[in-house]
Amino acid sequence: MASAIVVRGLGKTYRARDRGRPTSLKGRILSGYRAPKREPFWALRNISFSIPRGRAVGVIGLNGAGKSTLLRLIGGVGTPDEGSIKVNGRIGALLDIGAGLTEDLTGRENLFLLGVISGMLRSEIKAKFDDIVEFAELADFIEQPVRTYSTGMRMRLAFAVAVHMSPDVLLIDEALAVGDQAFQRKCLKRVSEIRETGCTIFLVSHDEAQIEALCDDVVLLDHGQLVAYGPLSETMAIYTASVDAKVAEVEARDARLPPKVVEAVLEAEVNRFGSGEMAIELVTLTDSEGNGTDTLVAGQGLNVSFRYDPRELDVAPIALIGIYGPDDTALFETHSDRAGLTLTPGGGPNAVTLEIARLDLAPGAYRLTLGLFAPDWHTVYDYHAEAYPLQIVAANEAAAPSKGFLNPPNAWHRGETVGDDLASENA
Ligand SMILES: Nc1ncnc2c1ncn2[C@@H]1O[C@H](COP(=O)(O)OP(=O)(O)OP(=O)(O)O)[C@@H](O)[C@H]1O
Repeated sequence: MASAIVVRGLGKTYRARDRGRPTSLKGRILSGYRAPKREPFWALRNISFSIPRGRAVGVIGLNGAGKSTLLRLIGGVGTPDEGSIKVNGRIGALLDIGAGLTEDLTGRENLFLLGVISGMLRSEIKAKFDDIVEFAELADFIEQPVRTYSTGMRMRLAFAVAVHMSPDVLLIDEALAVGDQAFQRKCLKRVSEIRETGCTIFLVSHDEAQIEALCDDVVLLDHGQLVAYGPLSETMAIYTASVDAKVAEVEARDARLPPKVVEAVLEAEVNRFGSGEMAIELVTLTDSEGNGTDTLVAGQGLNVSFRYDPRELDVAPIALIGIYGPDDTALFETHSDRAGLTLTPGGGPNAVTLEIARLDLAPGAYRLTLGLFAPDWHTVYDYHAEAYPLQIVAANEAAAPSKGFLNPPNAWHRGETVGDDLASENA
């Protein structure tokens, strides 16, 4: 069967919004900020499929998956950065509904304009004029300028023109979700009728019921990639599973305890030292599941985060984090310089996190030390010595140490020694 739409290796890049933009004027001046740095990203990549003539194909995917971009490119709006698109036949497109209307022209003038832009002859538009106006339910307003129209009226006009031009390929982007219920039903009916004439339909909708009612096949996109293209039920099942997984992920995230803010009693020259040119503030702890806590089960992971106030300085400080046991025993200490991490200077975001994948400490009470230093280590900006409490409890009493600070996973076994096996193998 001849193909109505053939897409090969399609790719489209956009420039993302600038994320590293300093927020204050001072920050912008100090950072030598000129124009926004906008990194290109692929909104669509490696998309290939071909749609046989007369099929109704739904395009689904989570927000930002690239559905509208795909439809626009097929409709000739914008140019691909990679690959090719071939459409056989006349395209009727309902993309940015109402966007093609000219405010100061009347409904009648806009109707002719839309028709001509869509590839209809003036004579064809004239012949269909009354039907289009009647379908759009705009008979009483067709001589009024479009600027006086409501969103619903604009949508009805654009929709009516698109469905009366006898398209070979009809592209619809969320258009069936606009307007009142009665008009939506009318549109759906009309799309079904058009489908019966052998027109190929390509429909973007978040409404699964609509896709199920109208489509034979489904294209599933995710983050600009083609995940699946095939019969409705199979592809919808993949989509539903991915939506369920996403919902479960969000629910799990929502169910987590918020980061635990740990307080310290700080006293200058007793447990707090430094020049004060930058200050450590808001210290939070979470376990490896992302739950806020200051009590960990031995072997769990720990994330230590803190914000720092850069005050007047615009330099990237070094962060230090240590875990201390009784009698000032340093059990673990590390710093961002050692890891090659450059922190954000003034202007933010001024926060840092140390992720410790697992903490095999013996049950007991420990204290955290946090420090902020100049990039050359010559100045201590702020240092909170053994100021923040951390509790470790046993995962398994039998495996907790009888003495010492370490609590690696361990188990006792009765019987032969490991060496016995080797001895018998070597005999
Ligand atoms: N003109 C643009 N400039 C920059 N980025 C854009 C532009 N248009 C779309 N994007 C981005 O491209 C990606 C794909 O967008 P697109 O609108 O095609 O997705 P979608 O699947 O239709 O999303 P939704 O379901 O939310 O309408 C998104 O990350 C979006 O923010």
